[in-house]
Amino acid sequence: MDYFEGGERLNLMQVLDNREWREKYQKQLMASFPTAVITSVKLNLPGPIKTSPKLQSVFQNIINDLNPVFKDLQIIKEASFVDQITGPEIFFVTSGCLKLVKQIMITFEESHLLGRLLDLDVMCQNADKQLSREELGFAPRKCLLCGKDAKTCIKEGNHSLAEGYSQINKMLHNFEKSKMIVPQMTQSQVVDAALTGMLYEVSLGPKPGLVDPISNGAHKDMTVFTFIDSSLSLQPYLNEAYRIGNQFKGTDLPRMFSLLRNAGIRAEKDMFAATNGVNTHKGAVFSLGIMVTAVAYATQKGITNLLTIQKVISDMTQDLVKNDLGKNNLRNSQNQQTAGERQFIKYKIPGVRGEAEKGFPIVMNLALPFLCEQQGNLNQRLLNTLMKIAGNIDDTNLIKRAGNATISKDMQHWSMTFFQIGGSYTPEGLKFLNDLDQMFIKRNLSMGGAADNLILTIFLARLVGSL
Ligand SMILES: CC(C)(COP(=O)(O)OP(=O)(O)OC[C@H]1O[C@@H](n2cnc3c(N)ncnc32)[C@H](O)[C@@H]1O)[C@@H](O)C(=O)NCCC(=O)NCCS
Ligand SMILES: Nc1ncnc2c1ncn2[C@@H]1O[C@H](COP(=O)(O)OP(=O)(O)OP(=O)(O)O)[C@@H](O)[C@H]1O
Repeated sequence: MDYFEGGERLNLMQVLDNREWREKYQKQLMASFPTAVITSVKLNLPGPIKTSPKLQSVFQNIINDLNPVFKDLQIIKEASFVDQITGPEIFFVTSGCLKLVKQIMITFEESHLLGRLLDLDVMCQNADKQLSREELGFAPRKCLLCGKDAKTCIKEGNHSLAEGYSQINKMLHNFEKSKMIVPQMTQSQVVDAALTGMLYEVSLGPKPGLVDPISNGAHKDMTVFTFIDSSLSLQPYLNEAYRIGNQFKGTDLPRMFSLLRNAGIRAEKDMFAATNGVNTHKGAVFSLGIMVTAVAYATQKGITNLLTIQKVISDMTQDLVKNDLGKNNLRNSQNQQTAGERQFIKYKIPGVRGEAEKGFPIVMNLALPFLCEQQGNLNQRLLNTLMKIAGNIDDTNLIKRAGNATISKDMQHWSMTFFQIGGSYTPEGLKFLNDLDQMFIKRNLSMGGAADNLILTIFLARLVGSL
């Protein structure tokens, strides 16, 4: 998800006009409240885009975190919030001395996940000059990308705007994940959430190429009942995955993953036994098992958030692509290789292993926030989320069936078209999905990877209370 999406590019005149307006407004506040301290807060973003719908909501969340730091100061005037094309700004008028308030602000800036994206100015009528960070004993601001002195990096033009935007998007995703709280839950609550993911996914329709209650899609060997049998056969494994995470002590998380993997290999056998040898949830055994174990481990000590759970997942699966797919580790005979292994050799696509190593960013950064924003009934919300995922991943399942990685570009186009005609809310959008299903059946295509990502998204949405 790009937080700058929908933002308007500013020209120099607009920036200069805003600066003039701010100076004038700050002077008015100081003249009206000569003994007060004025604190102005705005986003400090590089480049021509200073606001967007998503940036405005992030700014509001930051201010919610900032408000408590004023609790020991007297609020002399209700904070004034302005929202302009040059970005959201807020002005606090409080008691206190300039130095104290400046120290409080810099401490907030240094400690908050997004402190570096804020421009916090503190001033008062009687002060003859602004106090600098260095005068207050704080180190100069560091560059967001390389940690060197920010002023030096800007002067030397060490980084491109694209690099800056990418780093800022990463920081904003991490901030929003830190706000997605996962309460401590019982084992059966977590396992039920996982089963809900599998059962909701297969019940959703119409899904292009995939199995749902109306159409078996491009799968001649499976029906919705096969998936129900498969899901129920995996309940013992999901309980074991929870126990592995809940009982694991220490920080050797690759060891915790290897315990899970052994359980997962056994679970695959249970799945194949329940489905007469048909692969229904091989991907989910891997991905959902990792998530259940990570949630159980992260919440051992109490409430946590999606950012800490994502870190556990990445720590569990570090070097997984190298260990599983590296040239010396691949299975020997060609015909023994799986789709994922063949595609890694041919296209260097890391598939689900690569996603796991990164902590499932498609689920955490894109699909879950997208699902939370969706309106309408559950089927509509989940269909839109499935198509959003499908347009943003390299699905090794789809690529295997298409026989060519260029299918990912086609899938991006189909996903964009779906949303352009109203997505799941319009008859045209639903007709588009049914037509796509027919075309997928004809071409034997299926987007199993998107479906697996949806299962994970539903699981997490249940845990954070969004579903
Ligand atoms: C890593 C796994 C999924 C094997 O992958 P493999 O190379 O066999 O298959 P492949 O990569 O083609 O896809 C596996 C599954 O991932 C899903 N998938 C494909 N692309 C993606 C993606 N971009 N994001 C998420 N899921 C995806 C597909 O639906 C598919 O079902 C796992 O089954 C495994 O590790 N198997 C070895 C035995 C084992 O350890 N099993 C227990 C795992 S806990
Ligand atoms: N509703 C669904 N319908 C079909 N596949 C799904 C569904 N939900 C998830 N999947 C994923 O897609 C995979 C099934 O796709 P596919 O049949 O292509 O896999 P495969 O068994 O590896 O391939 P093949 O059938 O050629 O052996 C499952 O392993 C699962 O991860």
